[in-house]
Amino acid sequence: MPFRSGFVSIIGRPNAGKSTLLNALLGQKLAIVTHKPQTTRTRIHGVLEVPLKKKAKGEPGHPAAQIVLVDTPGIHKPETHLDKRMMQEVYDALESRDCVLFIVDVTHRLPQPEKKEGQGTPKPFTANRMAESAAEDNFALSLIQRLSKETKVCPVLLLLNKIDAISPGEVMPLIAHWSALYDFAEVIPISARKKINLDLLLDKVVAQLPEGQRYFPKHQLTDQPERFLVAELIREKILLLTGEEVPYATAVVVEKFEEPVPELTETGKIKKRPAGAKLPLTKIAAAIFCERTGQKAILIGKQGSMLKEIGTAARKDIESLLGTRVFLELFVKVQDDWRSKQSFVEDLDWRRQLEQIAAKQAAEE
Ligand SMILES: Nc1nc2c(ncn2[C@@H]2O[C@H](COP(=O)(O)OP(=O)(O)OP(=O)(O)O)[C@@H](O)[C@H]2O)c(=O)[nH]1
Repeated sequence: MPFRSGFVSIIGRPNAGKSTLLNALLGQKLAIVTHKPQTTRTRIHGVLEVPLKKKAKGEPGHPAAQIVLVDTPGIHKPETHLDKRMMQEVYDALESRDCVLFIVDVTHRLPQPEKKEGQGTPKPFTANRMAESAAEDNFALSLIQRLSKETKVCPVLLLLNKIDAISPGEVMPLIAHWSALYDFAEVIPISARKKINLDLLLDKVVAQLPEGQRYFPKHQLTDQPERFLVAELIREKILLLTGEEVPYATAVVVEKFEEPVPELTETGKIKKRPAGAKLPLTKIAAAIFCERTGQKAILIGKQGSMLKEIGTAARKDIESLLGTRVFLELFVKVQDDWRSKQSFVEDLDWRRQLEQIAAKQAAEE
């Protein structure tokens, strides 16, 4: 069977579970996930190899494929310049797709919110919250409708996510509700967190892809260099450990990323590390930008306790990402109202930073 390949965008309102789905499909943490909306700020490509599936009883099978998954920031109405930049990421992702996965959070359409482990009976969503969720879903759907009118060829798969948090009887009415709104190529109930129906989802995605060669080498998991994944891991810890407006007013830039230089043998091969020897060390320094001195004080904490907590948690994740020991230095800097400053926001884009690093290296050489 001929090989297939294509770009598949994952879109949906903030907190619908896009990053969780990307990580679950890739089997590795590529995108950061928190319970806070608007966690994802830039587009991330995750590269997934799907092996050939042979025909079997009741199984149509499919050829081997490479799916380039494009995670996007949650679709919401833009207010600040950062918001606009995030929405541009969504439009860009939509333009370069072979198929779109539109993900909705089923728990938001029911009177009961998701029950969190270790918590008592959850409070019902307020009418306001339900209306807000519905408005965001509708806004996302209107983008898709517009796009499909413009190009006429875009298969959209609707993913009803978080079915682990509702009862099976509640799924059918949701399928009926959504199917009446748009002619989706497929409607698939899934749980990204519990990995329910993800195999079925991959079968359906491969069925939509055109024949073609790989876009990325076979073992490349992402197009995003490690230093930017590191910045995201630090930002994730800030999102998890700080409250109120601090997470949203924070940006992380890795300013130093010194990878260990491998020791070479006389013949120029990389020396094997003796058993029990310490792992090599990566040295990283990162700046955490916030908008006000008050936020800086929160990020640093009493006698540096918050910054230490952020650093310790991030270092653990970074060590497992890089497979080395990590020496991590964090600095907090105030940049007044950076979210509204176009040039600052644009400089945060990792592709732009990559260009600047390459230009600096070229000048030094
Ligand atoms: N119960 C349940 N929770 C889920 C599922 N998928 C995601 N979540 C939770 O939903 C929250 C949001 O998940 P994310 O993956 O960060 O959502 P997102 O759509 O990427 O969010 P943004 O980055 O804000 O656009 C997290 O707390 C997840 O753990 C699921 O299948 N079931």
